[in-house]
Amino acid sequence: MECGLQEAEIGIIGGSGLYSMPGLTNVREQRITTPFGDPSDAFVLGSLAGRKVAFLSRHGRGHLLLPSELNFRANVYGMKKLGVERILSVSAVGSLKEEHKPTDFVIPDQFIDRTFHRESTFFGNGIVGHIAFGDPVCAVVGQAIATACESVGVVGKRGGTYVCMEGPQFSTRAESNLYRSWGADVIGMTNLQEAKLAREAEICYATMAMVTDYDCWHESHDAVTVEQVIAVLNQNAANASKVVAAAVAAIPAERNCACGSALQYAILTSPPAISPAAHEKLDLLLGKYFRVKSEA
Ligand SMILES: CSC[C@H]1O[C@H](OP(=O)(O)O)[C@H](O)[C@@H]1O
Ligand SMILES: Nc1ncnc2[nH]cnc12
Repeated sequence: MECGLQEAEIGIIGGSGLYSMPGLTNVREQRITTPFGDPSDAFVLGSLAGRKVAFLSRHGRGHLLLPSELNFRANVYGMKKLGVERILSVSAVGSLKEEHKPTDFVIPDQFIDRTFHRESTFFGNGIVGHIAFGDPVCAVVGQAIATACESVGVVGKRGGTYVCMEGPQFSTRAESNLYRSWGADVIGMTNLQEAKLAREAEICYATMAMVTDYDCWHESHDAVTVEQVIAVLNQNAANASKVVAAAVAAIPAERNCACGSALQYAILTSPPAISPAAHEKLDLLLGKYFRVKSEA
């Protein structure tokens, strides 16, 4: 049986512009192996606001990985293996509404999937599971981020729909306007798979999304460029790390939300039908619900 290492309770996934975590103390690095391959980078373990955290650079330090190249399964499995129960994701997003201005923070609570090239589940190969995903974001972690924005004195908007696109190219104007017509709030390339896999791993997940641009729909703003995104990220970097630290502090120690039991009724495959190999691969996730008798 796989055992969580109890090295960290809160995971931070740093996106574009956040490749390390300022304020982390007692820092050490740990490389994690997973049955799904290698995570984006070594996990950086340490203390932040009195809590044990694990920081992972989503695209790797130096920004080496495209959104489509990210091994989301290894990243989330790595967090689970370290004992993480809550993931706080930090991301850059484009705004799809006038009211979401560059440097605002949005805490999305819904997603629309526009990806087509990604591994999005731990299941398959002999184990079938379907988690509920009507509320894809943990309300408790979302509230902690909102509280943190307030305490730091930055705009933090609770709720909204995040369109997750494949990339790496930014959207066409027709696509951007289509997403606007759907009422979506922000657009990025990374958060949906993380949210799905975190839920399958029974880890709470919420994102602090920093608006960096108006994508390409806004008539009085230039279409998004990487230069523009990085300029806003740099300009707002100090606020971003203050909000992360305050959000970590605001996450309640006790976990009472439903994220921690997401798999309770999700598995369809009859336990005796699961092969020892398939079971071993997912034991870290499923071991608390059932053991498979070893072949005598
Ligand atoms: C640098 S612009 C596009 C890039 O930024 C976002 O990354 P992340 O979510 O990791 O902050 C977006 O999803 C794209 O990957
Ligand atoms: N406009 C945009 N589209 C997709 N991902 C983004 N990340 C930051 N801005 C973005």
